[in-house]
Amino acid sequence: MDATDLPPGLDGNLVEFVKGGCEFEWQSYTKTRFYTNAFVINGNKLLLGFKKRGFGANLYNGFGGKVEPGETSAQAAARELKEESGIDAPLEHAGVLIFLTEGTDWAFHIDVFSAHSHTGVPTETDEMRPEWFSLTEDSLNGNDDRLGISSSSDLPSIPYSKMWADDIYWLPHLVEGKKFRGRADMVKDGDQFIMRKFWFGAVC
Ligand SMILES: Nc1ncnc2c1[nH]c(=O)n2[C@H]1C[C@H](O)[C@@H](COP(=O)(O)OP(=O)(O)OP(=O)(O)O)O1
Repeated sequence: MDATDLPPGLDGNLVEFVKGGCEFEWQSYTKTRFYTNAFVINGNKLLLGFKKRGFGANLYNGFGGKVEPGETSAQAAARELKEESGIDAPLEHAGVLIFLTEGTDWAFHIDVFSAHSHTGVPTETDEMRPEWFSLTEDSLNGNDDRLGISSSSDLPSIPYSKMWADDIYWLPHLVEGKKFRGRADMVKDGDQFIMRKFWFGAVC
């Protein structure tokens, strides 16, 4: 895809898989803050954390936070995973998300990581409560959550309706091992954020 067709902040050889909000302009920004987000997969299950406080409270998410000065994003991802869930994992880079909220002039740059094994037992912290979710096809593609039906496995279905609105567009690709890039410009709707304009694609 021609770089001029990509949302500002994304580059490379990318193939679009979904976009929306074409009637809106991309929000401009002058600064970028770097974050991480890590997802641990174990066979047919996915570890998410219920965020108990702070930005994104009451949502399920991967484990992550700010990249501290002097750290690489991979180091920050490993540190945040350990701090928030008590486990270590051989994280690999899976994707990048650019994420903006209305009324700010800075963008979140989130390096997203995944791992297929871990050591240690996921343990609740002040910030996050780790829980395992089913990776059956209907759970992963959001059918279970959309239809409100229970998971066909012993584990609950992925709770997309209690996650950031963009996650459903890229999490299935992460689980399939595809590298992805995306951008979501969010606006506040009551007490939650919804996507006003978004673009997600795969790295060729
Ligand atoms: N839209 C979207 N989808 C998926 N994940 C996220 C978003 N927006 C986000 O902010 N995130 C992720 C990125 C990070 O993993 C967290 C936000 O980090 P947070 O825990 O709020 O960061 P800090 O409060 O700075 O955390 P510490 O560094 O203090 O742990 O959500």
